[in-house]
Amino acid sequence: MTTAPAVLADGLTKRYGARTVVDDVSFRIEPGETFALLGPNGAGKSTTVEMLEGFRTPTSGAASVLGVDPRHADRAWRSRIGVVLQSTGQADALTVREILTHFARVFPSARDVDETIAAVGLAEHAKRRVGKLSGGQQRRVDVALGIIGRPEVLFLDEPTTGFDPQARRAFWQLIRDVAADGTTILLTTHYLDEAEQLADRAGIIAGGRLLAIDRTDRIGGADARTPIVRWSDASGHHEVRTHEPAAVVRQLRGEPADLEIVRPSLEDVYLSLIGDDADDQPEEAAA
Ligand SMILES: Nc1ncnc2c1ncn2[C@@H]1O[C@H](COP(=O)(O)OP(=O)(O)OP(=O)(O)O)[C@@H](O)[C@H]1O
Repeated sequence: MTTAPAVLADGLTKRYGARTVVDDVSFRIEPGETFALLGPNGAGKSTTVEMLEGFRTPTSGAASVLGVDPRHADRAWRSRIGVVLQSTGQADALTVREILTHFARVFPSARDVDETIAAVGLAEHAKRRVGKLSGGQQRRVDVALGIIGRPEVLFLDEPTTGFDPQARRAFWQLIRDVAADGTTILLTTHYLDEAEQLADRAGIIAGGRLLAIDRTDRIGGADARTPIVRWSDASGHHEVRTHEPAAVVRQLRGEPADLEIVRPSLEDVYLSLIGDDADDQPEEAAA
């Protein structure tokens, strides 16, 4: 027996005029899973996520989150969902604690406000006005607002943009803790290491189409992560893909220049999958 998915995208399509920006995208996210949606700028990630959040209406296809069509979502459903949008305008005049206290009242089983402030690393700034915080600190307020209601499904759209490396690592730990509580998470990110650290599975989207979907350590197919041995000698540069890199190295004569063994990362696999889509956006170029 299969359980009902926490999030279901079934042939989701969004057109603006003649342009299809999300094209027949289907995936399911199981309860408790962390899923990353990856893709270049303009790929259709935010549009997909916003259709699942109920903020945009699909041209065709269906969405379901916690068994509910987000277009018909009510307040009870909203209280079970956490959203960190790509950009948010907060009430700049309120302090960090005030804004979180305000939102905590809306949710039936909200987290403790001060614990949440500490979890996003803003304890020292709890009494500061949000408008006086740095961009990265304001982003942490967005994340705090996303988790304050103890959501069952958390949507994170590029949550760590503007974070310094230390803040990003602290955020990863926070998200691991949120995931360990059983929260289902849909994350979009341009940081492939972030996806690798946090996500169980990922989908790669480009030009509105889902190109690949799998576990983050398997995406791109069985051979995508096969180690590569590279070296140079008098006859030129060599590259061999092999599951036995040590055996290849042992057969080399002398001490070849530039010898390296590389296990392709998620970023390498991503770049080879999206190929020319990364900088090829004909519709925009034509506009
Ligand atoms: N309201 C709109 N009207 C027309 N086109 C739109 C509208 N909203 C988004 N688009 C277009 O849809 C495409 C997908 O945008 P989307 O924001 O979903 O991409 P993304 O993958 O989230 O990109 P990024 O990584 O830059 O945030 C873009 O080409 C964008 O210009």
